Amino acid sequence: MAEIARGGEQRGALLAAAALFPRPPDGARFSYGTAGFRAEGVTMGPAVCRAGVVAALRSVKLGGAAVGLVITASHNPVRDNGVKIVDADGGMLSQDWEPFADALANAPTPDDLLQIVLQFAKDEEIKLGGSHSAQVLLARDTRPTGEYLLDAAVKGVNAMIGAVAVDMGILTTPQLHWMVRSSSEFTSLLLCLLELVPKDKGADVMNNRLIVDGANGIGGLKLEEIKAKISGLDIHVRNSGKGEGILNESCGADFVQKEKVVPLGFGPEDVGFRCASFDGDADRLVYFRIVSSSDNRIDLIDGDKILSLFVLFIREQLDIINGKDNKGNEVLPTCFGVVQTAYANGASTDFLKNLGLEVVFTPTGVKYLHKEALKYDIGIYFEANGHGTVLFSDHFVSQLESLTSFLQHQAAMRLLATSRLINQAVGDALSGMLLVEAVLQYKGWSFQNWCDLYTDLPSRQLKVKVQDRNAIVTTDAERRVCQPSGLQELIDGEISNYSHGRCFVRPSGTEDVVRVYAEASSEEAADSLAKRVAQHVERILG
Ligand SMILES: CC(=O)N[C@H]1[C@@H](OP(=O)(O)O)O[C@H](CO)[C@@H](O)[C@@H]1O
Ligand SMILES: [Mg+2]
Repeated sequence: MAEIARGGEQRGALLAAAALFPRPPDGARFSYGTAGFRAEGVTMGPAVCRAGVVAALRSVKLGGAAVGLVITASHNPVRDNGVKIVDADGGMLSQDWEPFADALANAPTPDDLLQIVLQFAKDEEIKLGGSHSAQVLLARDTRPTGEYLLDAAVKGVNAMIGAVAVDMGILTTPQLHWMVRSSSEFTSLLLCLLELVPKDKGADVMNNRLIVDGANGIGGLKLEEIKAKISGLDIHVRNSGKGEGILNESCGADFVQKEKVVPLGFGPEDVGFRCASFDGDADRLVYFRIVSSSDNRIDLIDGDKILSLFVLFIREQLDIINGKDNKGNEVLPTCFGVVQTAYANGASTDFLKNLGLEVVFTPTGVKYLHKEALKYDIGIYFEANGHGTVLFSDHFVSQLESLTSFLQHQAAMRLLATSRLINQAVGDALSGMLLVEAVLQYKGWSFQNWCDLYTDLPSRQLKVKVQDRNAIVTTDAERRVCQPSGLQELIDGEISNYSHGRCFVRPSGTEDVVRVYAEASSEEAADSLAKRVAQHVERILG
């Protein structure tokens, strides 16, 4: 029934769009040439609207991969305008679709248009009215008729139920081609990773729903645009940046990681689901789960646990490549390094060291972490607050490409897809999240499995206002104070009173404060250790 109803809805939408931009009875015949359709700009509405339908249908046919539509008449006079479709690979529309584009642009009545679409969909085995997704990226040049024609194109795209039109603004034509190409690369890489999920795994993943806190910033907006293309995941965006709340206020990765409470925009219906949180500019990522509707506490998965998940996945692939049980020489000796800062939870560092990994510490700030991670074949770094990424050396990538035996090849492909999906320029919440989701599916893991990797030691951070924070000089990746003299001895004295106690102080690089971090075996003990050390700092530096 639902299918038939949707079929009816689809027909209605196509008829309505064609009626909005009817063909003038004596209009010229359009022919889709190398440059698409071109004519005097003010007469182009119907052809552009119908090109929107073609582009959306093309995206449906390609499983939801983004297709482009650019409104331009290139070097022709300013009164002319035109429309050209960019195929999902970033090139020109596949030639075998040109006759369909022609027929649609020249369909005399809405009913003719509907019949042409239905027939073509049947011939191409495209199921209409089903639950498909499609995305069309739109751009125009500086011509005065551009805005009117953009509107016509959007109406055409929207006439395909499930299709999303994304206005990329005024662009050069090659810019749009490039964007379409990179966008499809992004999704095809994710698909490639998901296809490499072993068939006996992944089936028992508790649920496909992922709820994302966009911090009322740009990350939520961008995720809304691409989420339809991420098949296999049911993504819901909260604090999406469409005006429902204030940027980073009581929401976002910083709030979630520091306060460890439910962000604004989430409610009882979200209890138990896997949630992710971005910061305002979407370069930080943390995950969380709401414990119960009567409690605003959350189970947090911070940058350290995201790093640990990635480490396990990468290690597993390296073990497959190197045939762990076989005592012979390693096929691909790999220098795999993990980089953390003093803020990494001690339980994460123990977990990583117990895996036999090399864990290196740098001062706070991604510029230090990134530089260190570059020294390895695979270098991974994360700050607890969710900044981080994975780096692959060029030499290692070229070695991966040469692995051929079936099992090795699959594992090498997973690592190659990872190297291309993750943003190696800088930590990136969007691509990091996609990698997390692919790895969870690969491992067949629920949020709980991930939580259970290790238990975070309770920690407390305090800020102390002092006259000159730079009077504190640190060493050993900020884990020890060398000036003012005597302060480190006082800190050591305090730590010795706590089981699993760890504490350090450092001047913030971004605020006029000294930060105190303490860890211990209980919340109360961590609070008390932090407080006692903060008092020493206050007294000495006041
Ligand atoms: C404890 C903490 O979260 N420190 C943050 C903060 O640096 P501070 O130097 O601690 O102010 O801002 C940095 C830039 O965003 C970030 O990289 C770092 O992790
Ligand atoms: Mg940020």
